[in-house]
Amino acid sequence: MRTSSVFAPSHAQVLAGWEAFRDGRELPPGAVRPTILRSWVRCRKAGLEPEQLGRMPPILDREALRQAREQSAALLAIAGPVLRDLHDIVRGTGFIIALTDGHGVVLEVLGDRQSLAYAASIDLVEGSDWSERVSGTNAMGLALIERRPVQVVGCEHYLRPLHILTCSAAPIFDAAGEILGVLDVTGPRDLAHAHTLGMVIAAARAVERQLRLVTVTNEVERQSRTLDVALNAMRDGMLVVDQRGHVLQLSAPAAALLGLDRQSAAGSHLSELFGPQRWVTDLLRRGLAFQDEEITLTREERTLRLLASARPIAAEREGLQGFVITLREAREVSRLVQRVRGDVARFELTDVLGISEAIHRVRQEAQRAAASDLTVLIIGESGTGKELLAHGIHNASRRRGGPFVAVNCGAIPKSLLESELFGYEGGAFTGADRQGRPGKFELADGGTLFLDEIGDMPLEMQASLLRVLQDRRVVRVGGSRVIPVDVRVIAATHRDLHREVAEGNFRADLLYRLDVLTIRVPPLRERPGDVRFLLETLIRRRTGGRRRFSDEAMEALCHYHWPGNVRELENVLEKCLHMAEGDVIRLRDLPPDVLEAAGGAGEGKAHVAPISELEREAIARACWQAGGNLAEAARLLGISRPTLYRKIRSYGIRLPRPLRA
Ligand SMILES: Nc1ncnc2c1ncn2[C@@H]1O[C@H](COP(=O)(O)OP(=O)(O)OP(=O)(O)O)[C@@H](O)[C@H]1O
Repeated sequence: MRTSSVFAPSHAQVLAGWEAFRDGRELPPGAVRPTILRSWVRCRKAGLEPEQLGRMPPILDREALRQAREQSAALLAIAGPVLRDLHDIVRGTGFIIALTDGHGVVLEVLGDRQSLAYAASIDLVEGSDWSERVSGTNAMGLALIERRPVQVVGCEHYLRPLHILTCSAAPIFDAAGEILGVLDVTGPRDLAHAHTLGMVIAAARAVERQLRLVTVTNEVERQSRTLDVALNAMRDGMLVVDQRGHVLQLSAPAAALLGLDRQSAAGSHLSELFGPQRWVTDLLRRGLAFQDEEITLTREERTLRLLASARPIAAEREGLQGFVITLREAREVSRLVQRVRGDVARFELTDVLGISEAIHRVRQEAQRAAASDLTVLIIGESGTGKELLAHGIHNASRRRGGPFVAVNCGAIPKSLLESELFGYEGGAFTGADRQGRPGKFELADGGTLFLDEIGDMPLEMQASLLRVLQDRRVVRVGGSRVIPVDVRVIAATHRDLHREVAEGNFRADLLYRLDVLTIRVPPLRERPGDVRFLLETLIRRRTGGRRRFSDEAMEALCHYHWPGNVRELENVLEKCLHMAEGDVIRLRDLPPDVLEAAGGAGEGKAHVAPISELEREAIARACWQAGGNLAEAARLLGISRPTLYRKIRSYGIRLPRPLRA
């Protein structure tokens, strides 16, 4: 390290030089070190007076000093012990230890009582400014300018009152090369010694080393905190274990998944956390990495199904260090699969349209069913809205956040239905996935399984289904593992299951299991008022109110018997929209079969409804059309408001919104 040479010129020589400089005379050759001379020139330029007797440097007030110390808090904290060590070394010699900030403001002074009093006499006190600009040539100020350790002895000081001193100072740099402060040892001139500077340099370097260590430690801690936050923000849990399987780190989600306390789990062995598992042995003995291995654990009487993956951690030089294990709940994965596949319930109970008393009752029963977790059986002809209702029940139930999985038991070949419902283990049959696959029951875990066309389920499958409904556990085809499932079943059929039982096509015990909460959705022909309402509502939604049915067309559609129910009604509406040229759909735009059947109705084949039913429907429709505004509904019906009120009460009609006068 480059330092200024010490004691080169003698005291007398320097004094002669100082006086010549003060008087503006030529300096005797070699009288003053060039560094010092350059400093004197700067001091003169700054307007400092060498003979200035009572030096009065600005001293920071208490608050300003507090702020300066606060800004250098890290430096002070680290330099503190070093300053005290230095003080121990110079104790009793009359020397003072000082630390300045990067601007030359003294932050701390250490010395015994006598030397502190002496320091105070030359204003070497906390808060005083020892920059060259203020205090003239001195070691602290010069070290800041020269950016290196400096010793200034006696008359080398620019201000005469400081000629009695010898100062040795070394700057303290941070990792980026910025000067954080200066460490200084000042004492009586007669005691000047080159070793003092060496000691100051060593102390300054010790502070720098410590500062760097703290910076690195802080950075490592910051990174580790960031990593921890990132790991904890992930849904998957993560475990880091050493080569022998002892837990080094456990993320918060992993602890939550496994029901463990993060602190106490650290250091435990994998086999303590997971019990005896083949993958643990394979991983630790043979280093076998794996992906999405299914693990079943029992925690406080709760069965957990997890998907685990493991990867080795290998460092270039040190070789295998351990393993990272990620964990995710199998149910979470199913949920993702459902979302991607679109197996979600899209409809609400409010999507079940209709103003008839019968459909009101259906909605009410569905609402009640949604409040419970019981198995529901929905019966009704094809196209009456059984699946729509199942969606609505799921979405109105506490399971709405879970999956809604639908299986059409009538549409899947007999041979595949079992594996479709219960899944299969790897290699269970030819063509099966090597890894095996979960069935619909597992996929619906935490949600609802909709078994459509349950009446078409083969008899031999019915026994297995009954078992699952009773035990709430499945065993995959070709496997022996018992997998618990938390599934609410909604079954639907267009068949009369009691008759199927009587004919030996359906197991009576299964029917009793299913027939807990039964909802019958009536066909459209039993609720003719809904036909008009559905047509009007659907065409309005479909065309934004631009198109409508002519009175005759509507009349004909209302007389049609709708064997295909609402599904057919939707199809007919589409056909009409396609056929009609203008905004009004006329009789001639109706599909021929509808027209024919409806025409026949005019010849006495139509469903004849009692007057009271027609009146009830007219009132209900008017109320819906008026959006619950009864004055408007009364106007549409051509009756007075009190009469309307009375009829609403007597027919028990439910209004779309709270009553508005
Ligand atoms: N009350 C209703 N309000 C509005 N749309 C309905 C209503 N009922 C049924 N739909 C519609 O009719 C179509 C058939 O409904 P869904 O599939 O639910 O009937 P389903 O009884 O399950 O039929 P299937 O027995 O043939 O499976 C769907 O597009 C559905 O949205």
